Amino acid sequence: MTLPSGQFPDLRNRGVLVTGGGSGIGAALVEGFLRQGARVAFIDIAEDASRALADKLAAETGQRPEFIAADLRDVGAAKEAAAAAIAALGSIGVLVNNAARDDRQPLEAVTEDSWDESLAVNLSHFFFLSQAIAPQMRQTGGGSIINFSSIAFMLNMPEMPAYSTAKAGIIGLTKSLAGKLGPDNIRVNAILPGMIVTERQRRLWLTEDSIAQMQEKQCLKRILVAEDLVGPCLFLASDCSAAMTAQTMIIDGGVF
Ligand SMILES: NC(=O)c1ccc[n+]([C@@H]2O[C@H](COP(=O)([O-])OP(=O)(O)OC[C@H]3O[C@@H](n4cnc5c(N)ncnc54)[C@H](O)[C@@H]3O)[C@@H](O)[C@H]2O)c1
Repeated sequence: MTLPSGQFPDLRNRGVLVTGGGSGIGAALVEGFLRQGARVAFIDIAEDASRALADKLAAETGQRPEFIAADLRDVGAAKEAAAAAIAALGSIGVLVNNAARDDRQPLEAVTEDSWDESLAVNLSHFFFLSQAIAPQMRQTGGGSIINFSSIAFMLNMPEMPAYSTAKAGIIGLTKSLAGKLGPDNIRVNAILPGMIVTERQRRLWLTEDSIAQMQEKQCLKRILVAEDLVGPCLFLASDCSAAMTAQTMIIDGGVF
């Protein structure tokens, strides 16, 4: 699967910050925005993979995305990374809150610490990065915040209580932020991916059987990949969706 061929001219030179841009869906988003001519920064904890991605994209596109190393579970580090991104890009018009970690954990194994850690990696930084960047968006006339949720919280998945809670919480957060920031022309929407077959998903969780079972539920009978999220994200970032806020967009091949 290749990136979408469509062009969104208003994204040219737009400052775009993607969290978790070092691999998976985030890496496809970094490339997708770069190929629109946007100025892109991304935050990730995985330094080697992220530097390799920045080198590869610089060689391929002639534009180097700005990599900012940070552990987003640390709210102080997340705020510093947001300030570094604003400094690097001049201004941010698009924030994509994407970083997450979909660990499985049986009910009996969840502890107070593991619960808090899961919400820290899957939910809290969505709020604190939005809070850190909204004032600059307000000053520069508006912006678009795109929050990655998941269809997982609607699938009764037994081994993901904290992750599912976080992903459901992102919908509430999206609606609340949209209400607060709408008067400043800052739009906030959520994307709910279905089963996106990345290298990590294959390595950790997916089997040929589980992929086939999900395809059975999908209307579209093909594997969904990271690049499938790029077009919807460009649309939500662009002025093409100028009247759209507080919405959730499901990209799952038609499971729901
Ligand atoms: N892949 C799927 O099937 C799927 C399905 C539904 C929703 N989603 C959502 O889409 C988004 C991207 O998913 P993905 O499959 O590409 O995930 P991924 O695990 O492949 O990538 C996540 C990225 O976030 C980074 N990251 C993790 N913890 C971090 C931390 N503490 N600080 C900074 N960076 C950190 C990782 O290094 C990685 O580069 C996530 O929000 C995920 O919940 C994915």
